[in-house]
Formats: sequence, structure tokens, C-alpha cells
Amino acid sequence: MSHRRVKGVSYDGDYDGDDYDDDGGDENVISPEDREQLRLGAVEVRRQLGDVAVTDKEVLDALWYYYFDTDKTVSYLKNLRKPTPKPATKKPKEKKETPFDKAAAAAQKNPVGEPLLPKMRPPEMRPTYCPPETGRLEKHRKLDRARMTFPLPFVNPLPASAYFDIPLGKVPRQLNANLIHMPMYPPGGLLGGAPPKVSKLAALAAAKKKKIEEEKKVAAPAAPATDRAIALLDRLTLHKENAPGSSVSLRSVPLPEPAVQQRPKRASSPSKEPAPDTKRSKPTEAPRAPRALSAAPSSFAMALFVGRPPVPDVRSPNQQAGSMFSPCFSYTSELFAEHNPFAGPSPDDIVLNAQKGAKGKATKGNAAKQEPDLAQGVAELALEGSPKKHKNLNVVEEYKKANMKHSASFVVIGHVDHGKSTLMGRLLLELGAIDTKAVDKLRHQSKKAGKASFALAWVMDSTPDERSRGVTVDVATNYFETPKTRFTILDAPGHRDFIPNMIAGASQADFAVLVVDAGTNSFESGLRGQTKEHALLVRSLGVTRLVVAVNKMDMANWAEERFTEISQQLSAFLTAAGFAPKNVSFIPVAGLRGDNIAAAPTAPEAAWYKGPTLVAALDAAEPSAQALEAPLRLTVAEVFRQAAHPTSIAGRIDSGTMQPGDALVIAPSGATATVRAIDIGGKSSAWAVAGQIAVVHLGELEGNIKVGDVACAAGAVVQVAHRFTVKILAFEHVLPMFVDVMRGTAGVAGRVAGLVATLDKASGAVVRKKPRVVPPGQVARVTVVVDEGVPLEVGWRVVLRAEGQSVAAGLVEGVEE
Ligand SMILES: Nc1nc2c(ncn2[C@@H]2O[C@H](COP(=O)(O)OP(=O)(O)OP(=O)(O)O)[C@@H](O)[C@H]2O)c(=O)[nH]1
Repeated sequence: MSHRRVKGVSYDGDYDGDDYDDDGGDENVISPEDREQLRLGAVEVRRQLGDVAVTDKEVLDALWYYYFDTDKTVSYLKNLRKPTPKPATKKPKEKKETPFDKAAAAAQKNPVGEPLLPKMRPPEMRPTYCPPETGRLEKHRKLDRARMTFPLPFVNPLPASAYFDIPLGKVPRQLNANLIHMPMYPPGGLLGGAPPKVSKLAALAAAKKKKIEEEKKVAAPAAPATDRAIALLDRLTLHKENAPGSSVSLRSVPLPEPAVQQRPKRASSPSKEPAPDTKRSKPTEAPRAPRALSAAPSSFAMALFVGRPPVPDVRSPNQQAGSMFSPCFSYTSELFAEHNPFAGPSPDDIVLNAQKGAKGKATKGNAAKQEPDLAQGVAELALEGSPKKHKNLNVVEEYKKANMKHSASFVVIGHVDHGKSTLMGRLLLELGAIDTKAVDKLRHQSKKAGKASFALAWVMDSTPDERSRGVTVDVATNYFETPKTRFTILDAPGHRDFIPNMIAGASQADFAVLVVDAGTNSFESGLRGQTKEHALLVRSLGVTRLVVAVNKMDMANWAEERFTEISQQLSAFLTAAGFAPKNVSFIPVAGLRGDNIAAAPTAPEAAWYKGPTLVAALDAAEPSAQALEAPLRLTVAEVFRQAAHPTSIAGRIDSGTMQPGDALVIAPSGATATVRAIDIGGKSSAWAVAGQIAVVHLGELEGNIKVGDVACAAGAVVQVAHRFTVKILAFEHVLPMFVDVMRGTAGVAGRVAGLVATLDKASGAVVRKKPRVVPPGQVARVTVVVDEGVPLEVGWRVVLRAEGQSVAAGLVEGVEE
């Protein structure tokens, strides 16, 4: 189960502010709020349009498209009704309709492929909305949005939601699409149609070229193939100045390093040299086997020869799976041999053979030297480039030497609408992590959208969905720093339907900020809702330190009694949940106005408060001990592509260190990759250590990576468990039952297979063997079986969920493969 699964759910119970669609993707469902905005907008637009004749539908569509911007809507509609100026040209002569014209008209009425596609809103009427950047995740989302708004000629008849539950790289064959590029003009020459018209200039140039070629033939009749080889080299050489004859050839343009290297010994672990990866290591002693420079015919080429016995499919199983022509290739090679149009040498072969034969002739010096280089260079060219050279750094030493600022990540949790995102937006503004200009822009946008009070929340909530609904859905990441610490914020959603996302955020955090709304009744309803559940969950996930931000103190008129009442009620609960009182601090704040965030509150009613600000409380966090010497474990929170990097992953390094050049194995799939580059807090870094949230750019990826996987050092891969024993704290009744097992950012289906014993909370001693049920609040040892292997180690934390509720959480005690 990926955490996207939670997006297609409906709200109920305590939150009824917005409409969520059940199937998770119908953009035509309009919330009552939007409906009201449309109504008001339409009235305003009509007023401004005066007597311009437009239909209601046009007004509403335009308002929706322009996101309720009445000015834009009015100018669009005015233009729509502007009479189009008549062309000043003469009336064209009436032409007799030919059969061809009839066919063209029919085709226009009924374009090829159209009947297959569902009626969709025309792309130009879809709201395209690009909110500003707020961090790494948002960059990725922006790329997605850019892709979404690109006017693709092909419309996939399947809704995007059809792919939501499908992990990266596991799209079933029936959902794969074959994109076929339709040429804009009918092809000429061989494939039919008239040969393309040639301009006079082009004809002159062609004639001149022909003349020069003929002259050359006369001058050197023996070496035409060499000329072609040189021409080929010319084309392949990257710069003009590197043309053959000059000393710089293609080979001397820095080629990617050999795709595979034996992993060098890590200075940090001198005793354990990882075994060379035989599958991936480059044979150094054995001479390179000569490569056959012929290739299997392309699918397209084979399509041209339909009717002849086709060539046997020599492609890899992967290529075969992706081909739409694969069923054709089932004949034997003997049958095919005599008809094979590809049996002879290809034009490229001829060129290369000629090149070989031309050794020792006029071009001997350079071209002859370049030929083997070229062949080898082309063979070694890899699309993804190669990893950086391993610098063999002792990262632990480097980390100590760097005497870096302490880095800490915290997850912001709490009941829906208690002000988490607003508080974080304000904090980033006060600490200068975002500028006032950006916030002003958000204020303007949110005002236009009728959600002015969410302007600061929009700093964190950046997707159109989150903004239009005023609810956080996914964990948003952002960074800021104080003189002492570099912080990563993980803003988690508060709504109960998105708890798996919150768990994903919590599993990357060093500590948590619990936001509670001090408003009358709000705190109390939050206690019945997610305030307690979130606190319990983060504690079960190993978070021991909590800053409780008692928010919206302006609503409580900064009443000291209200703050004390809330602090007392929560203290009792948090102590019972396992938080040591010394690790919990209570800070009164007002996120919207910015009181007591970076500076003490100025309101006279707040004069009673003499404690620390929120920032001071965050800064007081003791750096948690990190397992720097343990093997590398990075739980993948995100997989994405960037222009310069084909595959990048982001997530927290739970243990160990990494540096560019390191070899990785991704569990549970066993995919392999190397580290090409690392970014920490948006900046490039030569290494990364446990506790940091890193973006890792990968090279040489073989296999698939998905959210929830664990990236490991190639020499010490995490165990993949199908059955494990876990010591749980039950939140609900636990009995042999089906559950979703959440580990870090991943979730898999499984079941509680057996109740081993209930345990004494304090001593851990067995109270009762094989109980029939574990009641809420009880600690127990249970065995869990999962449908798919989960990367797990003793001491890791898991959460068990059933029917949308967290039923238990606990510590893994034993793992069986
Ligand atoms: N009066 C007042 N309102 C606030 C304060 N902080 C937040 N709000 C309002 O509370 C509403 C919800 O704020 P959000 O920041 O979206 O709440 P949230 O907890 O992030 O919501 P989810 O992430 O969806 O759970 C918005 O209308 C805010 O303007 C505050 O300090 N005072």
C-alpha cells in the first residue's frame, strides 16, 4: 500500500467543511464553498459585462478556469464576443468539391480515434494552477504539474486515478500505453505521398554538393568509405573545433566512466572489505570481447516487412514485454535466414569496415586511432552517465571535523485545522526562510480564492487540492535554521483519513511539535479526535520529545487559565502515553498573528507569560544520538526525476553514512544503484550521515525503487521479513485479524497470526500466555505475517492499522524471512 492510497477517501464525522470525492479523482465535483464562489463571481461578472451577450455556462466555465478571478473572466468573455474582423481578401473562387475533399470533410467531422475516447473537458478549460515553490517536494510536484498542463496530443482514456495504487515500475501490461507519434504531414518518398518539394536554394546547394563529391571521387577513388567514416566521426564529434584532423576526438570528450566499478574499500570500515560485485564489476585483465556491430531490426523495420517470415526476437525479456509487435516474432531463424533483409552488413557496418580497411591511408594518423576509440566510446555511452569517483572519505571523521550545526527534523502533528500549517508558515516568515514578497503573493492569491485566512498555511500546503480544500493531505517539507540548529519541518496532515501520511512523516522525525487549538471547545473536540491519536502514534514510533504549541491563544484572549487547563489535561495523558515530563514543553502561541514564535508576545493580555518562545523551545532539543557506525539505512520517502538526474530518492538516513560513489542495494526489490550526488537541505553535499534527510541522486539503477523501500550499503543489506514478532501497545482490541503493517513510509497488507503473550508494562514479564484478545492499553507480544516481504530489523517500529484505525504500534523483536 503506498501512501497515495489514502487520497481517494471521503470525509465524515468531525470534518464536514469540504466535499471529497470517493473515487479520488473527479475534478468536476464542486464543493459548496466553490459553488458559492461561482455564484457570487457570476453575479459580479454579469455586472461588469453589462449587455455583452454570454451564456451562464460560458460565465461559469470561465470563472472556474480563471479560478474565480472576475477581472480575467470579464476580459476573456468580452474578447469572446468581439466580432472577428472580416478578412480584406477577395472572395475565393468557388471550387468544385472533389471526392478527396468529401473524404477530408468526413475525417474532420469524425477524426480517427475520437469515438474511442470519453468526452472530456477541453484542455484549455481546465484550471491550470502553479503555486509557488516551498521546498524539495514542491519542486517535484511542480514538475508533475508541468507535465499535467503540457498539451499532449494523446488523451489517455484511463483516469489518472487508475494508476494511484500501482507502485513505480509495476504498471500491469494492460494499463501500459503505446504512444504513437502521428506525423503532422503525410510522409513522402518510400512510404507514399509525393516527394517533398525542394526550394530553389536547396536544389542549388544539393547540386553544388554533388559536384564537390564527384570531384572528390576523381581525386581519391579508392577511399569513398573512409570519407563516409570521417563524415560519421564528424557528426559524432561534439564540437566544431574537435573535427577530425584536429587533435580532440569523441573519445577525448569526457565519456562516462565505465558503468561498473569494483566498490573501493571504505576508510571507515577498514576491516571489512566488501566482496566485489561480480555481476557489476568490470573485467580488467580479460581483453574486451569484440562486439558484433549488428543489431536486431527495429519493430518499425519489421513492420515494413510484414508478410515475410519475421526475425526471431533477440531482445531482452523487458524489451519484448514492451513491444506491440512482439507476437509477430515467433518464427525460427532458419526459416528467416534466406529472406532476412537485415542479414547483410548494415550501412554502419560498411562504414566501419571501410574505416578499418582505410588504416594506413591518408587519414591514418587521427581517424584510424579514433576508430576503435569510437566503437568503444559508443559502446560505453550510457544514458544515465556514471557515478562520481569514490573519494573514499572517512565520513564519520569528516562529520566530526566539520563541527557542523546540529541538524534536527520535527514532525508537526495535531487535530485537523488546529493551525499546524499556518504556524509553520509564520515561523518560516519570522526566521526569514521565506520572504515577505512571497507571502504577500500568497495573501493576494488566497484572498482571491476566498481563503484569506489560509495565506500562511499555503506556504506549506502547496497543491491545488490542498489549497482549494484548506486541508493538508501530504507531508510537506521545509527548512530553516537558527544560530544553533538546522531544522527540517515535516508538516503532517491532521485529518484522520491521512494518518498513514502522518505516520510516514513521523517516522522521519527526531521530535514532534503537537499543535492544539486553545479555542473554546476546539481543544476538547481535538482530544476526542486526532490530538491523542497522533501523540500516541509518534510515541509508538520512537519519538520521545514533544513540544506542545498551544495555538490560537488570540481566540482565548491569551487567558492564562485556559493555557494552564490545557497543559494540565494534556500532561496527564502524555505521561500515561509514555512521554517523560521533562521531555515535554508547553508553549502558548498565536500562529496567525505571530505571537510568541520568534519573539515574546506583545499583547498586554499575554504579559503573564515569561517562558520561552516556540523557536527557543525547538532549539533546546538535545541532539539525538545517531548510529553513524551502523550500516547505511535510508527509508525512501520519495522517488522522483529531475532534469539532470534520471532517478533521485529522498528520505531520512536512519543509520550509517553515504558518499558519492557508494554502491547501494534497495530492499526489498534487490535493485542496485550507485550514489551520484547528495543534496542536504537543498545544497549539494560530499557526504551524508544518520539523522539527516537527504536527496540522493542515483546512477546505474538496475531494478525498481518505490516509496517505503530501504536503501542499504551494498555489503550489508537489511533483512526482508515475511513473518515477525512484535511487542505492541494495543490502542484497540487486537486479535488474530487482517491488518495493514506500516513501516516508515511503506505499508503492506498482512495479518496478526498469533497472540504469543500479554506482558507487564513495566517489567515486560509474561502475564498470560496465548491470550484470546489483547485489550486496549495492554502490552503484548504478537506474531505478524505479511503478504509481501518488508525490510525489517530488530528494534524497528511498526504500526498496525485496520479499517482506517491504528489498532496497535510497537517494536520488532524478531524477524523471519
Ligand atoms: N484566530 C486564529 N486562527 C488561526 C490561527 N492559526 C491558524 N488559524 C486558522 O485556522 C485555520 C486552519 O489552519 P491550518 O493552518 O490550515 O490548520 P492545519 O492544522 O494545518 O490543518 P490540516 O493540516 O488540514 O490539519 C485557518 O483558517 C487559519 O487561519 C491562530 O493563531 N489564530
